[in-house]
Amino acid sequence: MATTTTTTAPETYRLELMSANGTVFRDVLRTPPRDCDRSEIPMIDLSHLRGTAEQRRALSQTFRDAAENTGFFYIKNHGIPRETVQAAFKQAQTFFTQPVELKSLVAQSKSKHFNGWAERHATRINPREARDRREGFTFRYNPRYDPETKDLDAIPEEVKPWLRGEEMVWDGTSHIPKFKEEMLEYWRSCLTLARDMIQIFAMALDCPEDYFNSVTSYPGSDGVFNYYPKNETQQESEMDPGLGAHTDLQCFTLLWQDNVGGLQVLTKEGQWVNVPPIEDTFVVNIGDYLMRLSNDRFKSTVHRVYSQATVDRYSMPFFFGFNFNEKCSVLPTCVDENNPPKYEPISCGEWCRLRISKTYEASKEN
Ligand SMILES: O=C(O)CCC(=O)C(=O)O
Ligand SMILES: [Fe+2]
Repeated sequence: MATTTTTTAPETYRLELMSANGTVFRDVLRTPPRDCDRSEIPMIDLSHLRGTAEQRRALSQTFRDAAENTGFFYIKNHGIPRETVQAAFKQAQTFFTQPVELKSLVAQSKSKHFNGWAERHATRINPREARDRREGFTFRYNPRYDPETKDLDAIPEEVKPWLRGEEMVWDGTSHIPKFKEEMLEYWRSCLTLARDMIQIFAMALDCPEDYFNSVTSYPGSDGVFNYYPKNETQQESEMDPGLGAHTDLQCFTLLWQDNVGGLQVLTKEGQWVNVPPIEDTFVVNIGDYLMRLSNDRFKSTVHRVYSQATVDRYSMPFFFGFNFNEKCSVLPTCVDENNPPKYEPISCGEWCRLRISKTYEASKEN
């Protein structure tokens, strides 16, 4: 009797990703992305962010649960005025819809530290995937604009070599009315919120709430504006990631997204889930550096942008980290005799440098 053999497609595929330690892998289910549920990506209400000690302690418990689970959560009542967000969003639209000649005034190729405009397909956040379809505009921490006013003559010598802000981003956009003012207003609001939130994260990690204050005085604070031009054809969207699969580098990210959608997160089970926009919220996610400091207790989770939309999409992530010069070890609260530190001390600046150079090397191989 003849036998028939049926071969079934494997249920998972291996996703290759870049980390500061080189390539890492995740097994990913082939099932199509589904919508996330509230147990995976909870909504955390920040009304009590600056409340009583008891309210803040309760809030830190919700941060901990979310950070240990998917590493992604929404925040509402975050205190950043809607007008501040909308003004920055409008400025981003104005910037990106300029002709190439004007955007080129702040081309990233003119920057020492990846500030300014990255054109479509200039980046490849995941060197094993296609180039990113998005355009970006970035400006990094400059103590001159810190809402915690800094004496520029008193910046510690060890901090100076790690400062990444460059005036070229403002010089080359000075023709856009109120651009600098409104973009910096948004950035300052994000920085203030992030500094308040890192205190809640400190409590969530069983540390005193001011534990990270001294290492966030000149912090990694990247204001990034992403523009995903609409898909011209269906095929293009299938081939072409808006932004390839990756993890974020620093401590955590505050992500504002417009109402188009396209952000997807990889769950523990290896399932892509859609993280839809919710008005007046930000999405928060843990980055690799905080995951490392927590001895992997907090999860830096893989995400990407795939948008089938036939309209333009914008997002505004703010990446928050420690002072780039501070060498930090795994937190004492995250180790014990059964769970020794998995990692050597490293600074946030060195950590980011490693990841960027690994990504660069890998994209040369492809
Ligand atoms: O555009 C988005 O929704 C996500 C952006 C992002 O993940 C990033 O810029 O690292
Ligand atoms: Fe990201």
